[in-house]
Amino acid sequence: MALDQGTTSSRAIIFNDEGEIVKVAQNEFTQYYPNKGWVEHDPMEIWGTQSGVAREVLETAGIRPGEIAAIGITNQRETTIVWDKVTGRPIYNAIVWQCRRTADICDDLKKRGLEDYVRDNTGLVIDAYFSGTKIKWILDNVEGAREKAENGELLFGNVDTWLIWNLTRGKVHVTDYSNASRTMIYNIKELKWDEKLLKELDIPASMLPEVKQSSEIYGVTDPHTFGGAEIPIAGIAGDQQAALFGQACFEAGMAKNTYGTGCFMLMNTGEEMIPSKNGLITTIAWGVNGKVEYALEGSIFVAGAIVQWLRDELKIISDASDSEYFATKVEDNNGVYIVPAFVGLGAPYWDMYARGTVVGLTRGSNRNHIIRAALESIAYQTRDVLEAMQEDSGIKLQSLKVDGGAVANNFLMQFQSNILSVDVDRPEIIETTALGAAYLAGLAVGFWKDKQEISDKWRIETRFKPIMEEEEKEKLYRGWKRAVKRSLDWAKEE
Ligand SMILES: Nc1ncnc2c1ncn2[C@@H]1O[C@H](COP(=O)(O)OP(=O)(O)O)[C@@H](O)[C@H]1O
Ligand SMILES: O=P(O)(O)OC[C@H](O)CO
Repeated sequence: MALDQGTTSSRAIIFNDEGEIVKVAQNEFTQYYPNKGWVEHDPMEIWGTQSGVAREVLETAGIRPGEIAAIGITNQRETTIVWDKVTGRPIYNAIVWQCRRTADICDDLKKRGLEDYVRDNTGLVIDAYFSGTKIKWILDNVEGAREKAENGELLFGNVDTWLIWNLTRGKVHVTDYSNASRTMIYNIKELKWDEKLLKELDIPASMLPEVKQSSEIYGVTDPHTFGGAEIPIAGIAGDQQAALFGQACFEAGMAKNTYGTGCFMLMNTGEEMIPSKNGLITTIAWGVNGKVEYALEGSIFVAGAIVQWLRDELKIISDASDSEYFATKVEDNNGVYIVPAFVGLGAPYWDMYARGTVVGLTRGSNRNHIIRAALESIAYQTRDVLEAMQEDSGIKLQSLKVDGGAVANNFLMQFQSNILSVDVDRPEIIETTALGAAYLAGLAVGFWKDKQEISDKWRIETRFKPIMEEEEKEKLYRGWKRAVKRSLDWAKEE
């Protein structure tokens, strides 16, 4: 059973030994936007929805908890939770990866000349995206928090750690290499929490979880959680790394792109840590069988979320899947571009102060052009990161494996292939994140033998081939680049 705790929903999926989906249960939860550019979740709601769907999926599948071979955890990354060690209660809401409230702490770190140090030791750029500055914000802003933290009374965790703490009723405080590598306080070369950065951010080491491999038994579920069963918790990976695993990208040079709330392209670089010169980040893919492997990553903050925005805020579609219908009712974007920099821009721009823009509107622009421009923005952002990735790795991709909720959109996938000029391969199972977590857990308990067995199970469903004229494609992409320029730095002047 995979527990996939995403940015907008909690999902539990049961897989069989063929790696096929037996049953899914899913529940969306509340997003809080308490201030401009701020995003929070309620950690208790995260736990409530996640444990709820886990119980629901067992019930609807008619499977007893004791029949589950192992649980694999995968999660929205970077999102930061701090809780009281004794009561188990969070002292503040979860500060979500998208939240920009710590931009000024980041500016201060940059002023202190830490950019090179952070890049060389954590693989990251200094940005409000990562957990380190979020922990500092909680300790600085919640009354009494710093004192408690210094007395060893508080614990920090990303969502994986929080779920395991609750699944084991406070017995286990762990994370894995892939999640640790997203905190900006973990040294990915030396594989330990980075003392210098902990000092710079004033974070007591006593709060931090133990960092383990991505595939091993961390503990068992508390008997109260699943009707007396003690199920081994045997896999952890951040959702993007889990998707890389689920897509069987086991060899250096293999890459995938996941289209969920955001969009994240990862390329496996094996045991080699490749530093980026083109605005990507270096991250840990996983630690399996005593070996840590790395990846290059292009992190795009808003992808499927723009479709949710069309639905929930503009209310010009009523379901995410309607976007395909309306986008194909027009021939082209009619010159309209949307840059969905709602929470700044991630790779390769890294501008915490960029904000969303719609440009190129004329009297003839209509709803369909806006919807089309929204979908196209996902594909242009992907081209930005693919180009950076090819430069950094020296590898020219012939095809791109895709997954995540938004790849159900055929228009988006065809347009993606056109704009990249590469084949886009959609597998039979697009829930690759959950599948990767299940594989990691299953490997640890011997449910599957090895990575080869997993690779053999990967099946393509559709290959989208590029069909757009070169000139047309480049013209569209040039328009995108011009639109991006209009969005940069917008919030700085405030
Ligand atoms: N047919 C579709 N076309 C475009 N976007 C879609 C479609 N179906 C789902 N999405 C988008 O995909 C996202 C959900 O994908 P999912 O992989 O579940 O994301 P997450 O794990 O980030 O919560 C949502 O942002 C939704 O708007
Ligand atoms: O919720 P998702 O699937 O968009 O993933 C969020 C990422 O892990 C953020 O880094």
